[in-house]
Amino acid sequence: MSDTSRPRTMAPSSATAVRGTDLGTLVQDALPLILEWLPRQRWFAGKGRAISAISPATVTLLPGPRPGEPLLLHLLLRVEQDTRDGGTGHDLYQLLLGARSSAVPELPGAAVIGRIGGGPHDGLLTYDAAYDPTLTLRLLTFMTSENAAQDSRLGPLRFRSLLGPELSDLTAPGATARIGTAEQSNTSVVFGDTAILKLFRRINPGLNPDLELSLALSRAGSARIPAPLAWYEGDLPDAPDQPATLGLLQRFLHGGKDGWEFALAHVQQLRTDPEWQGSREGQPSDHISGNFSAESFLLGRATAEVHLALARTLPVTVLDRAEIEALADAMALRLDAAVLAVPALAPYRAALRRIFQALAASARDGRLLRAQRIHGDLHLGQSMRTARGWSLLDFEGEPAKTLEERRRPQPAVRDVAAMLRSFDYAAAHLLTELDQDDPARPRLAALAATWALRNRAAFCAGYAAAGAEDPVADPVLLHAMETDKAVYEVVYEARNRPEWLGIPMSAISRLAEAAGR
Ligand SMILES: Nc1ncnc2c1ncn2[C@@H]1O[C@H](COP(=O)(O)OP(=O)(O)O)[C@@H](O)[C@H]1O
Ligand SMILES: O=P(O)(O)O[C@H]1O[C@H](CO)[C@@H](O[C@H]2O[C@H](CO)[C@@H](O)[C@H](O)[C@H]2O)[C@H](O)[C@H]1O
Repeated sequence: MSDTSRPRTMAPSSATAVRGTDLGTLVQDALPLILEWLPRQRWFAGKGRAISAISPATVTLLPGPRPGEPLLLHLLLRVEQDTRDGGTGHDLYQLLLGARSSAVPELPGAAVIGRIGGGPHDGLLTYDAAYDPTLTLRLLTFMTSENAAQDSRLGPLRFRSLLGPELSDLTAPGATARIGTAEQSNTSVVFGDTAILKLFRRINPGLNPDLELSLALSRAGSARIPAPLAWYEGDLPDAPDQPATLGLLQRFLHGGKDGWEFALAHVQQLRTDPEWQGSREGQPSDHISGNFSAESFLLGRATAEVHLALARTLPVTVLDRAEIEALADAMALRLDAAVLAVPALAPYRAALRRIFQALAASARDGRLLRAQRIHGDLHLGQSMRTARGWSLLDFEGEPAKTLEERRRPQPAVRDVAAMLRSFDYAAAHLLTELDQDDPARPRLAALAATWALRNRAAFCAGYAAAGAEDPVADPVLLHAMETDKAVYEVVYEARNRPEWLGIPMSAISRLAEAAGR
C-alpha cells in the first residue's frame, strides 16, 4: 500500500480531555491497531468501505480506585470513509479501551485489539474493555454513584442515575459483570442478574430514542419495558449543544426468554408434526404442531399497550394528504436505493412500486393517518417473555436511519408490519436448514407458511383486542409498510448475512406476486 492510500491515524484534537500527555501518546500508538480491529466488529456499520482516516474525537480517562490498576480510556473515534454514493463522510464510534501489561483472564480473541510495539508503552495489551468485568464495573461505579443522582461530569462525559444508594449494590465487593452473547448492533454488559448496560456503538448527536422512549414509557407507568436505571452521555466537539447518549442501564429481565428463540423452538416442532411425517396429503390441517398463537396474541396485546402508552405521553399528529404522499414517496425512494444495492430486486421493482402508489392514491380519497412515536425496528428478537408477560426492548429504531428520521412520529402500524415480517422470518428460517432439492422441502414449506399465517393473525387479533386501531382494517397501509420493511431487510441481509438473503427475497416475490408482478 502506498503512503497516500494508507489510512491516516490522527492525533487527539484540542477538543479531547487528554492532550499531549502520556495517555495521548498511548491512544496514538493504539490507533493503527484499532484500525485493523474495528472493521471486524459486528457493530461496525461501515463494512466493505475503505477507511481513509481515524482519529479520537474525545479521550477520557476513567481512573481506577488504586494505582497500578488497568487503564480504562473512553474514546469516541471519528472514522472517515467513502460513502456508498461516492462521496466522503464520517461516523463516530464509542470504544472503551482497556490497557494493561498482564493478560486479562478469559479475554476472547475477538476482544483483543493488540499489543503496542515500541515507544513508552511498548508491550502494553490493548483491548475492548466491555469484555473486562473489572473495567465495566468501574464504568458502572461512575454511573451509579450518589453524585450521579444529581448529575456528575468527567471531562466530556455526564453520568445520570434515577435511583439513589440502592444502585450501589451493583458495584459492591463480589459484584459480577459479563458481556451479552446476543449478536447485536451495540454491546451489552449484564451486572449480576439485576441490570444490563447497553453501550451504544455508532454515535449520533442528540438524545437516543432508546433512552427517550424508555424514560417516557417509564413515566407512563408501562410495565412492558425493562425500567431505565441510569445513563451517560457525551459532549461532541462537532455538536456541542447536542450531547449524545452513550450508555443506558436498565433492569435485567431475569429468566426472560428471547422472543426469537422462543418462536424458533416452536417452529422446530413442525419437523415432527404428524402431518409433516406424510400421514396425510393435502393442505396442512388446523392441528399442526408448534402452536405459538396464544403467545403471539399476548405479544400483539403487549405491543398495543406500548403504543397506547407512547400516545399518552408523547405527541400524536395527523398526517394529511401531502404527508401521506411523502410517506409513499419515501418508500419508493428507499426501494430505488435498495435496487442499486441489491440488483436481484430489480425484477420486482414495478410491482412493489404499485403497492406504494396505492398508499399515495388512498391519500387522495381524503383519508388521514394518525402518527405517533413508535418502536421503529420491532422484531421477535426485540421482545422477551418473562413470567410477567411480554416486554419490548431496544427502542433505538433502524440503525441505518438518522436520529431525526427515527424520532419522527409515524403510523403505529409500521411496528405491526415489522413484527409480521418477523413471524415470516421465524417460519422461513426452518427451511434454511434443508437442501434446496430435499424432497421434504415442499411439505415443510407449506407447514411453515401456515404457521406464519396463524401467528400473524393472532398477533393482529391481540393488538386489536387491547383497544388500539385494528391493523388489518387498513390493508393498503399494512401492505405498504410490510413491503417497505421487506425491502430494508433485503439490503440488511445482503450486507450482514448473505446466507439469509433468501428469507426476505421470498417475501418480496410473494408481495410482488400479490400486487400483480
Ligand atoms: N433488559 C433486558 N433483560 C434481559 N435481556 C436483555 C435486556 N435488554 C436486552 N437484553 C438481551 O440483549 C439482546 C440485545 O439487546 P438490544 O437492546 O436489542 O441491543 P442491540 O441494540 O444491540 O440490538 C436482546 O435480544 C436480549 O437478548
Ligand atoms: O436488532 P437490531 O436492532 O440490530 O436490528 C437489525 O438486526 C436484526 C437481526 O438481528 C434485523 O431483523 C431481521 O432478522 C430477524 C431475525 O434475526 C427477524 O426476526 C426480523 O424480522 C428481520 O427484520 C433487523 O431488521 C435489523 O434492523
